Amino acid sequence: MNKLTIKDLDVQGKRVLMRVDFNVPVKDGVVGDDTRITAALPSINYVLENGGSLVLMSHCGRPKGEKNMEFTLKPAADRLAELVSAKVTLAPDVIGPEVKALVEALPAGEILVLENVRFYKEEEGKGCTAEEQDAFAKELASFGDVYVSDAFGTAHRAHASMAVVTKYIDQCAAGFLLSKEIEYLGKALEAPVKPFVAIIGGAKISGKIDVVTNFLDKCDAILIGGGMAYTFYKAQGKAIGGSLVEDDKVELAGQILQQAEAKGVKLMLPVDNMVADAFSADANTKVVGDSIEDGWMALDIGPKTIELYCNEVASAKTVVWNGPMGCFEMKPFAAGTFSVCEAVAKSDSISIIGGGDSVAAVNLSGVADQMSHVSTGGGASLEFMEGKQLPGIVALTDK
Ligand SMILES: Nc1ncnc2c1ncn2[C@@H]1O[C@H](COP(=O)(O)OP(=O)(O)O)[C@@H](O)[C@H]1O
Ligand SMILES: O=C(OP(=O)(O)O)[C@H](O)COP(=O)(O)O
Repeated sequence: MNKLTIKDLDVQGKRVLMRVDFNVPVKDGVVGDDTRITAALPSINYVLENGGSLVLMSHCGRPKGEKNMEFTLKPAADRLAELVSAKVTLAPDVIGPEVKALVEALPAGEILVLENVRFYKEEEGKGCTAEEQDAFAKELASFGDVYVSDAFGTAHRAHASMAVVTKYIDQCAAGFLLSKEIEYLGKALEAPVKPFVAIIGGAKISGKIDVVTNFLDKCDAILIGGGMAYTFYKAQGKAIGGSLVEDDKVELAGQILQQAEAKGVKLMLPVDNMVADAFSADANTKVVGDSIEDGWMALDIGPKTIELYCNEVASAKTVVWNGPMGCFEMKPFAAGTFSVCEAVAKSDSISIIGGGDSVAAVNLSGVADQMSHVSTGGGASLEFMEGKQLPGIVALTDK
């Protein structure tokens, strides 16, 4: 990588403004899976051990520019405090005089975590002018002498704390995690060993459906599961009941199906589904085929699909997996995700898993150590593997 890295910086006596991705699953105010926090520890500890202080920035969830405390970074800051020996303080806000005072009083060896940067619409730059976004980024930049990004999971977002703040700080470097991810993903996808199977699921349809198009030219098979599947069903004219769908992606899904056929790529959709009459672990459930009646929603792939997908994975030599096969957080809808997870672990393939929730699922299933690479980025790793330039990397200082 031709970008400055954290090792190129002299952090002694400096305030390091570091963007991390602490967008972690939280339940009842407690972090469920701390992979993204532990993954940033090498960079965090490096700064502290080398005489710097740290101002950490992250988002959590999608609060859409509102200060909604449902999305506070407190659980992440609390978990970080358990993982480092340094004092960790959570600022009451992202910017403003109170935060500025905390930053200025921050001694070397301590960490200040700013509140969720997405509490401000300027972070994503939606619903504000470019000037307003610049002013927000400039204020963030004033909190650091140097900037480090270790937020690989957010590197595909051209947001203020990722790609605008960098205009106002001279030295902007990649942290250890960001550097490691780029190196691994770059090497693995340079010439993937075939058969190359991609498994795409989850709920972020608009963020991930484009990658399916790109994988048509690279993969031998693409297995679609999770909430992604029903936009494809709709494109095929199938009934989807109350299942997740993004209506403005139905047309694209239809085009992808046609392209897959023309290119001879095996694009597989669930042949059966676990459906529920409510989005709840206590809902009534049943297994149905590929048509979902009104009053029911598909929350997991069904047993026949599990078998088909696991067989496909068993013969793969490279597997890229992003997005769970169902709502694995609820026990009745976890079988698809965990079965596919075990199949990937057992397979004799180079396996790359990405995405906050997918990684949480892999950790829960206890087979994380059998995967070749567990990436902290879902959308980011997909876009990187597509060959796209990630704004959060482009913005860093050239060497
Ligand atoms: N059939 C489904 N309907 C609704 N949500 C689903 C379905 N399958 C999976 N999900 C949800 O998708 C979420 C993860 O999606 P996403 O953010 O795209 O994945 P990742 O974080 O791995 O990138 C999980 O919280 C899971 O509950
Ligand atoms: O969790 C993330 O992405 P992922 O679910 O694709 O891994 C990142 O924190 C980016 O979050 P965003 O997709 O709300 O911009």
